[in-house]
Amino acid sequence: MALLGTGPSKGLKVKSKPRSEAHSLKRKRDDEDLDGLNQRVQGINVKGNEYETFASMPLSQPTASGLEASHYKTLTDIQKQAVPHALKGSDILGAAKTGSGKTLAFLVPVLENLYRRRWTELDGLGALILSPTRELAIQIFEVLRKIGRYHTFSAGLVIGGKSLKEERERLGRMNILVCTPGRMLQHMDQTAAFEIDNLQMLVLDEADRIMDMGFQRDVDAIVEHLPKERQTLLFSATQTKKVSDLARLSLRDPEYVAVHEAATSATPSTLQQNYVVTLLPEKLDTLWSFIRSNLKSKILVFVSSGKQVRFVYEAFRHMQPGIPLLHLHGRQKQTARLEITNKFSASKNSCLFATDVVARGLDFPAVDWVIQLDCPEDADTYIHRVGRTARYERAGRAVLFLEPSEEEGMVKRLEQRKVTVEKINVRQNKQQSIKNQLQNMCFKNPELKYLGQKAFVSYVRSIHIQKDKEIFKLNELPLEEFSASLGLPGAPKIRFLKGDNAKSLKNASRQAVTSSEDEGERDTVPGGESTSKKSTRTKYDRMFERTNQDILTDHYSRLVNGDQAQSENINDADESNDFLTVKRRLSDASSVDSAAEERLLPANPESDKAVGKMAVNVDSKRKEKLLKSKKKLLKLKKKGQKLVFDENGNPHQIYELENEDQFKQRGPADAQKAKFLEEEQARLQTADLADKQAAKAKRKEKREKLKAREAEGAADANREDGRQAVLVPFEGDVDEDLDTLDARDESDVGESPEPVKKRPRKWFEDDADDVGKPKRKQKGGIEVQEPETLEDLEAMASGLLG
Ligand SMILES: Nc1ncnc2c1ncn2[C@@H]1O[C@H](COP(=O)(O)OP(=O)(O)OP(=O)(O)O)[C@@H](O)[C@H]1O
Repeated sequence: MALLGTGPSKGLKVKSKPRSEAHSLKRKRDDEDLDGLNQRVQGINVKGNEYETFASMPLSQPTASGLEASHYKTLTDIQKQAVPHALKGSDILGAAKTGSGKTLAFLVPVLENLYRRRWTELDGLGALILSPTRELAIQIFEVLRKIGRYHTFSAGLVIGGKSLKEERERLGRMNILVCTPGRMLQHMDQTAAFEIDNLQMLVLDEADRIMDMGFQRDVDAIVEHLPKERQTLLFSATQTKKVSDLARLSLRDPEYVAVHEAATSATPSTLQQNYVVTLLPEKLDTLWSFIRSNLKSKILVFVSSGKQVRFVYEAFRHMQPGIPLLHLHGRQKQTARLEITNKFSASKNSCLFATDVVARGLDFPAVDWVIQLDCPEDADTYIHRVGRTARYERAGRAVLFLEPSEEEGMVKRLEQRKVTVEKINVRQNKQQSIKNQLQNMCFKNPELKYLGQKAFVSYVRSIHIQKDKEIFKLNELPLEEFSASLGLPGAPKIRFLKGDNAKSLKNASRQAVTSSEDEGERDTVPGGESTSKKSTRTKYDRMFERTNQDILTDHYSRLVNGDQAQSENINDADESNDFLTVKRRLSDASSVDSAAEERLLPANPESDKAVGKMAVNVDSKRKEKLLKSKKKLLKLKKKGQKLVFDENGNPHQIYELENEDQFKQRGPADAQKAKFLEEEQARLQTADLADKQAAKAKRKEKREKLKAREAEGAADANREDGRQAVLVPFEGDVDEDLDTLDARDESDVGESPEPVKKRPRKWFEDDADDVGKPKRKQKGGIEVQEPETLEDLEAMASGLLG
């Protein structure tokens, strides 16, 4: 078989025309064989269930040899029932448990039906096999390669990851294509030479998934391109007979082949299934403890989003559990995904953290455990996930982690789908808490903390968007504790939450500014393709994608170093307190303490700049908003304290120097207080008066200087050929000393020769004020420097804080 795609292309084997008599004799023999084969196929009794082995089936020599060479001898139940129907050309709705051999149930008929039609490369595309994920497409292609090795068909894999042009060049010559819907549609729309009018067979593996919402548009468009007269085969472990789906695919009286319909369980009998009830904040403890006690196993852990995959993987990797860790999600590059699936397949003991991108169809050999850290969205997803173990007569175990609020609903849903799971308990003496470790790690490693924040938000979001509210009750989840269990200093803000949950998180630390747009989506999307198209990737997403490949960009380094530098500074001061302080930054205004102020106002101008930059990058919006309010800033300032200095120049609180007896002798406390206030008031008034007089004198001096300059200027102007130099007195000029302005009283204003003063320009005025205004203004001939960047703004605000 000639191949295109990931496998090495062997080139086309073109059947040459018989030139000699020997050739024509061979051709005649082949024809007779084919006639005989056709007759045997027509004679198949589809109800008889008569074929136990492939050798006994009416199959062509190349297929039979391919199966034998791949060590497939006896048929599985689904193969026994589906293959005969398919060989006879019926449309099929095939349903059988996971790991029961559905792939061969459609690949054998594909090869056979094209063979019996004498299909050659000149006939174009004969069969199209659609898979929901790239990994599954690759796997199907591999099986096709193995059992089709003696055929002369050309087969291709079209899953993206290669240039369209490269694929396009070969596409026109393919007889069998395995593909993901998105990529296929792209070719159908854009590749002119792609001939599909001749298509004989359409296969949908994981048909229910391909027919669901995520792929609806692509699949409908693909089917539009296909000839109506064709054979269609649909397979899945959770097959549906939805009439609307059948109509969409124009199925003709399909045979419903459901071999395990009468079985008491929808999952393999060799699979042992349990669930543990674990509080959300204890999930990671339980998972960690589980992994630590199963270091010699091959474990697959499902979580609900790529962001959680990344966090759990990175966190556990740092903690070195003693078993190789791997991670897989839809946002990884194709090469990385392939490498990871290969690694996991080949490994004897390892732990793979993954999203539902590997939930369906993948045939990892000898997986011992499937752990569902996050509850699956429905019973079908559960069935596919656990189906990654206990495949083809092997034993396997599956454990579902359920939050108490999920238990009743999920167990009920599973029972309805004929899945029985037994509750087990975690051995408390083996349960380890990793909360402190995670907190330490997040504290020291801002990148991990960031991943944790993203993981938190994406988890909450995944629960929020679940349809089945009998299972997923966001209101009942202890989110604050959950965020702490991830090592986070506070629950990140969740913008999409309204009502109770929002309230419960209202007082949480506001350090992570996250929006619903940039949170992780579930990766159960078409081949991981559509997700990336639809979601908005923020600069942080891109940044962390890069860091995942161990490349720290300058920008990111600055960010991280800045953060670390701060952490270290504060760490020197007081470890326990600063853990919270460092996470809160200015954004949590009410709790900014002196340490935080210190951090915002580093003595070193270099670090000042770096910190300014970092702060601007991280939560500049919130800070900016805060800076706009002078009142709020003033609140941050500590109240003044009256201190008395002793002979050695050391400051003391007043009460420290007072002897209690002496104090009492002077009279009752209230009277003393009143007297003190009176005295202070009088002192202030005197000081105030002196200030006013000084200010008045200053202004007078200024006016006189100004007048003198004006007189001088007029003289100059007269001298310079009548050219006038007009100096307009300033309006609310920022050069004006704020204290002086405040000190001016009404009479002063009346006396002043200056025009009525406008409100002085505030540094924290709304940006909108500046829209359309030039950055530098010429006022009264004096050039006014305004803050140009947020850093300027911050530096000025820092001054105010100081
Ligand atoms: N006739 C057979 N003899 C021996 N092994 C077989 C046979 N058919 C399939 N297998 C093996 O059984 C395993 C599961 O097969 P397959 O991947 O086709 O299952 P499936 O029903 O498609 O599962 P899923 O529903 O998870 O996609 C594979 O490792 C495959 O090689």
